[in-house]
Order: sequence, then structure tokens, then C-alpha cells
Amino acid sequence: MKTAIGTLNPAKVNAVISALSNYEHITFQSLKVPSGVSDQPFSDEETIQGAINRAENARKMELADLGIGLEGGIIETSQGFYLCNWGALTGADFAPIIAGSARILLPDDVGRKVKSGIELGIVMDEYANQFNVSQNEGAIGIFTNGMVNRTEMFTHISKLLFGQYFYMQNKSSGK
Ligand SMILES: O=P(O)(O)OP(=O)(O)OP(=O)(O)OC[C@H]1O[C@@H](n2cnc3c(O)ncnc32)[C@H](O)[C@@H]1O
Ligand SMILES: [Mg+2]
Repeated sequence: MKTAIGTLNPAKVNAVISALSNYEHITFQSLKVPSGVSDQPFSDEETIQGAINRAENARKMELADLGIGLEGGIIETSQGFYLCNWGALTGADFAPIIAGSARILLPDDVGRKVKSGIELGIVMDEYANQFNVSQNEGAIGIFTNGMVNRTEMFTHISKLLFGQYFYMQNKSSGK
């Protein structure tokens, strides 16, 4: 079963592949696609929409059976700014399957810089004095001292997505 992944970011691609490593009948193709939302989504709603758009764009461009989209964003609450990440799994004959991940509070100065219009990836490189944080451990890796990295978090989302898909398949085939 051919699945198109709507990104070339290795932190995301490796996450999807590792989540499905025991399912050999599922093959993957990754490609860069438009998310249809801002480069830095700023609400759950916008982040979810970005994930759905990536999944659908990837599926259609690759003529694949399934499309998967993973999108990172930030939300503002009365407690401060939180990192949020969402994923979507789509196919021609079912409504998008959605899943979100754990969220953590960001330092206020990081959140405010993102709110002022700078992408989190850029803010994080400067904050951590590193290069390409978003393609490696991610903000979540930096702020959890490496205990949960971005790939691990997206692996969890990928399992939540495909798990729901397999459940739906089994249910409709009466298993
Ligand atoms: O190539 P794509 O798939 O777009 O990967 P990306 O790293 O840009 O990731 P997103 O578009 O999903 O995330 C939106 C922005 O938020 C940043 N971002 C999101 N989560 C992050 C994290 O955990 N660590 C660092 N940057 C993060 C990311 O770098 C982008 O600037
Ligand atoms: Mg991006």
C-alpha cells in the first residue's frame, strides 16, 4: 500500500518510517508539498489544517493510496505559548484521520518572537545556538533535555494515525 509523506524533513520522514517498521506491506514516498497555511501555524485549527493539506497534496501528487501530513505549530493560552504538533492520514474513501501530540510550554521570549513573525525553527536555532534544530531534536528535544525528541513525538503521532486507520479497516471487514 503506497503512502505519500508530505515533507522532506528527516525528523518527520524517519518518524513515519520507524512507526510502521513492522508493516512491510506499507511503502513510503516523501515529497515537499504546500501546507496551504502559514509557514508558522499559530493555532490548533491552523496546524490541523496544515497537516490535512499536506496529506492530501502528497497523496494526490504521488497517486498514492494514503497520504500523511505532519505539522508543527504554536498556540497562545492564558498560561503562555505551547508547542503543538498535529498529524493527518488521508485516503480517497474516508474522512481525514487526525491525531495530536503532547504539548509543552515554551519560554515566553521564544513564544513572543514567534508571535512577532519569526518561524520557531529560526528562533530555536538562535536560542540553542545550534543549526537546524527543527530537522533534529526539535524544540521539544531541547526543552526536555533530550528525553523526547521531535522524531519520537512524530513517531507517536504516526502510530496514533495508522492505529486508527487499522482499527477502521478491521471494523469494516468485520474482524
Ligand atoms: O519541512 P517541513 O515539513 O515544513 O518542516 P518544518 O521543520 O518547517 O516543520 P513545520 O512546518 O511543521 O513547523 C512549522 C514551524 O515551526 C517550527 N517548529 C515546529 N516544531 C518545532 C520543533 O519542535 N522544533 C523546532 N522548530 C519547530 C518549524 O521549524 C517551522 O518553522
Ligand atoms: Mg515548514
